Amino acid sequence: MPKPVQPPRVEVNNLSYTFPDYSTGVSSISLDVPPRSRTLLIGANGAGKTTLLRLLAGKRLAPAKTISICGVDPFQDSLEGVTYLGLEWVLNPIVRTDIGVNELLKSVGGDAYPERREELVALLDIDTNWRMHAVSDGERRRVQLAMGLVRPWIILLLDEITVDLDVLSRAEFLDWLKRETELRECTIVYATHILDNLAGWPTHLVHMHMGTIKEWDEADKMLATVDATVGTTGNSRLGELVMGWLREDLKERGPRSQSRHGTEGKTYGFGGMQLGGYGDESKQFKK
Ligand SMILES: Nc1ncnc2c1ncn2[C@@H]1O[C@H](COP(=O)(O)OP(=O)(O)OP(=O)(O)O)[C@@H](O)[C@H]1O
Repeated sequence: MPKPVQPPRVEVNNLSYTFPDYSTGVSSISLDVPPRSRTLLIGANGAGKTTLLRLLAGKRLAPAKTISICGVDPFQDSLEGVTYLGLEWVLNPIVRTDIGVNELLKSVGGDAYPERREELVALLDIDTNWRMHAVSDGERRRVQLAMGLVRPWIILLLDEITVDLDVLSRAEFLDWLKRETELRECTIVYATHILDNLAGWPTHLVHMHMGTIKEWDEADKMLATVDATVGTTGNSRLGELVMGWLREDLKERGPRSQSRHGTEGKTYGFGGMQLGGYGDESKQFKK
């Protein structure tokens, strides 16, 4: 099991990122995600969640000294134990070929962690006889999750990839993630729009809006601000809090067609801040 140099803390200090076309990905982000926490990144489409996760994963070049993961800059020094599961992972074509589950799990190092592999296969209700060209989307997603999680990560950066799971599988998967942080030194940052079965799951909530962090705190403190009328809508307290945030954000931003930010060398919607680009996009990808 990889040993972190320092506890699994994610620190972000005044991080801004502009795409080569000058549109703003994130702006002036500061965060301190404590070890063994489970943080939910919440925000409307385009709020900057994926951009932030990719920066944290070292997949895009962040300005020096703006990100520290377990005390290390994730772009400069690759750190074993940081797992990022996002769209690229989902779109990897290998999982659509005529290949078996055991072969796939072996290819990602599953044989080194037989107990974990068996645990994930059981948890995700995977039939190891499946051939990947002949499974459903949800079945494929289960195998991808097992592949991504079988090596014991220290930091898990999860960009919503549970959409194809049925409700029960997703609930069990979330419980397993929670147990992981309770049993060992690891930390999760999870961007999602799906709040089902998440009540009681997050330790921290981050509310993102137009590339910035609007609010960020312990989940219990934030949920305590939700008024007592909750229950009449059928939403959970978390659902109600998030709906309130998104309504406010929409009011502030206005229609997307009128709030386009960061084109033609200008950055709109972030207090007029102008952020520098880093040139050719291809140079910003590490992997
Ligand atoms: N490759 C890119 N080039 C230019 N702009 C981009 C690129 N990727 C994202 N953006 C812009 O950056 C902003 C943040 O996008 P991001 O994908 O981080 O949002 P998100 O919160 O993950 O959204 P969603 O919930 O829809 O996945 C958006 O305004 C988006 O248009």
